[in-house]
Amino acid sequence: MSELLNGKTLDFLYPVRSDEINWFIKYLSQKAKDGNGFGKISKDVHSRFDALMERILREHEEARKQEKGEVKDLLNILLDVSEDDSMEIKLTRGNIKAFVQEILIAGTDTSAITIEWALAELINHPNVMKKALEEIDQVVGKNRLLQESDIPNLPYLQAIDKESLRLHPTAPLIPRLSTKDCTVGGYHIPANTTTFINVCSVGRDPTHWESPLEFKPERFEGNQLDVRGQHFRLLPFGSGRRMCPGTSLGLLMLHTDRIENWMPHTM
Ligand code: HEM
Repeated sequence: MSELLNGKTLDFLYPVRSDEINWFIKYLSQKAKDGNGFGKISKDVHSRFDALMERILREHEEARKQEKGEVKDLLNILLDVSEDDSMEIKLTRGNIKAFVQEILIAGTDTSAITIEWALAELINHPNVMKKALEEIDQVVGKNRLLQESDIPNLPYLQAIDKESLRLHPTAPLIPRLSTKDCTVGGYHIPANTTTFINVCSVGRDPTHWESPLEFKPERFEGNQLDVRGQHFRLLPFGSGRRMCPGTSLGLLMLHTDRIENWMPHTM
């Protein structure tokens, strides 16, 4: 993950991104002209992703042969697992590609969109912005950037993130498949039924939240209300065994990739 997504690699790959986007736009408009359906388009995109992953995997395998003792990234760890014969479940090459794709899809837009929502709310609520900057100035000071180790001392910043996630969960509907007949809230749900938990509407439910449509981070002050799947009126990362495994990373990115690091100290 670090090798795929660090700043140096991103800069290095800019021409590739630019070519890919241009290719994709031309490709989509051509397919639309030809009257091709989504199935064909998604197959083509899949085979391009597969070729890219194959290239990255081969580069890793080559580097592993030369045993360069560098820090292990996600792919190296996955390759270790796939080559370990003592593992109960063997990871195939296809599994590795699917895993990387899932992490990329699940881990990037979710965090970016949450940050955008939080910033939009801050811009529209100057008092909240002011209070957040005061807290940061007090804890971090004006001579350095906010670091992850500051987060425990920034409860208001954490409250802002919780409030953004309450109002704007990036996965508003969470699916679950019933393995057997059951009853939930008085409704009979037969086995093998897909149901959706409407996280967005739970987070805005007036029976659980006072003035639910207002952006008020103060509602999280002085209580333990959390986003980690234990309080069922606030489930932006889901809950239970399929809860988001990237919750901690997601929260770290939300807290640090933020106003303090984007704005001059002029407010
Ligand atoms: C603000 C950031 C994020 C939000 C709001 C978010 C939200 C979610 C939600 C709601 C789910 C479904 C949970 C459920 O079904 O109970 C999920 C699943 C998942 N998330 Fe996140 N996520 C975020 C960041 C990340 C990051 C940074 C990663 C990894 C780098 C990640 C990886 C995943 C994966 C792999 C799944 C699928 C888990 C499974 O099906 O077992 N997420 N996420």
